[in-house]
Amino acid sequence: MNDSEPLVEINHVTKQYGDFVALDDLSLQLQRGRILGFIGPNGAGKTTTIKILVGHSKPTSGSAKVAGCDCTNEAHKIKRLVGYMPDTFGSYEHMRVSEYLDFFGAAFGIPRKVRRKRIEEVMETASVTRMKDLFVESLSHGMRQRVGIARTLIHDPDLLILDEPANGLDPQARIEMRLLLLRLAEVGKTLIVTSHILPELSRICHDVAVITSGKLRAFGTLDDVLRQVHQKRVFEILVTDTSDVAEMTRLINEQPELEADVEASETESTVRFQTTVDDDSMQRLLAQAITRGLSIVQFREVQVDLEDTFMSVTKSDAQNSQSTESVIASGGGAE
Ligand SMILES: Nc1ncnc2c1ncn2[C@@H]1O[C@H](COP(=O)(O)OP(=O)(O)OP(=O)(O)O)[C@@H](O)[C@H]1O
Repeated sequence: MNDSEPLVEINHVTKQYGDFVALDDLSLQLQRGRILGFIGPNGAGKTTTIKILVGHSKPTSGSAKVAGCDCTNEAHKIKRLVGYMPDTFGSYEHMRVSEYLDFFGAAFGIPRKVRRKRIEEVMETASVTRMKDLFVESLSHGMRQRVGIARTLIHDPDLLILDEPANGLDPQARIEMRLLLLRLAEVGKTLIVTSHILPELSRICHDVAVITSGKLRAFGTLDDVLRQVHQKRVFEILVTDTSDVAEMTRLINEQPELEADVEASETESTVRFQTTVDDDSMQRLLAQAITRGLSIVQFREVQVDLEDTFMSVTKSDAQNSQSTESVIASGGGAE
């Protein structure tokens, strides 16, 4: 396979459970060495997508490939190509770390001699060598997650799929996990990482896919996705006199060209609004506010982050499904 070809190709995948559409015409591609942040609310379809990629579930239509191998028809090859770390560790009582890794190495059919060397390597990569004689159940959650990554690496897969690897980790363990994932990408692994800790995810991922109700809502580099979702700019004004919050809100609403979506908070003395207009209009607005004697101490454009993006996508999805439901409830809708 040519290195410039995408490692992961999902083409128009739909997955139905009976009448329920869990994935709806999902397509995305991922290049080698990239880290994809795969995000969506509970029930969005992330696990369903992962199950298809690891060959545990067949798409109803469409196809998924890893390194050119079909995830459904070439499941035995997919097992070698993909390492999957679920969000729960499983129970492996009375196994030391080295025995635990040996168990999975054997399950992949790695010969004993090769296995010993391989275990040393993956323990080194995941920084768990000094824990090799400890029982898995005695480890802290952070250490166990790192052992989980070592296990995922044992058969040297090209693609790693990690479900919530940073979940429940303390700040220090989170930093270590982040550095480990970045290191893996540097050595050429491709990663798909799901996480609910979006600020953490945005620090490591090159690409982002946002999925809600089985549909891909945004996909691209982190910057692309932030731009796709936020075509509007967000501004925030801070005043010292709480009574100016209402006055500032009125002033913004008096400017029809702003078409602003305003949120005011008297407790925080802020007025936040979204608009598409340019800097000249903003300058005029600020000048008018000052002329009116409003007590402005800060007027700034807010840089949106992955969390804002996620909230914005899921909010619009919820609004769309509500309006569809009300059309259905009123007897309207498509024929
Ligand atoms: N075997 C199944 N039979 C019927 N419905 C299913 C089945 N598996 C998943 N679903 C439904 O498909 C939808 C997507 O589920 P999925 O587990 O992929 O979501 P998710 O994004 O992984 O959610 P979470 O973040 O909660 O793990 C959900 O509504 C779920 O109830």
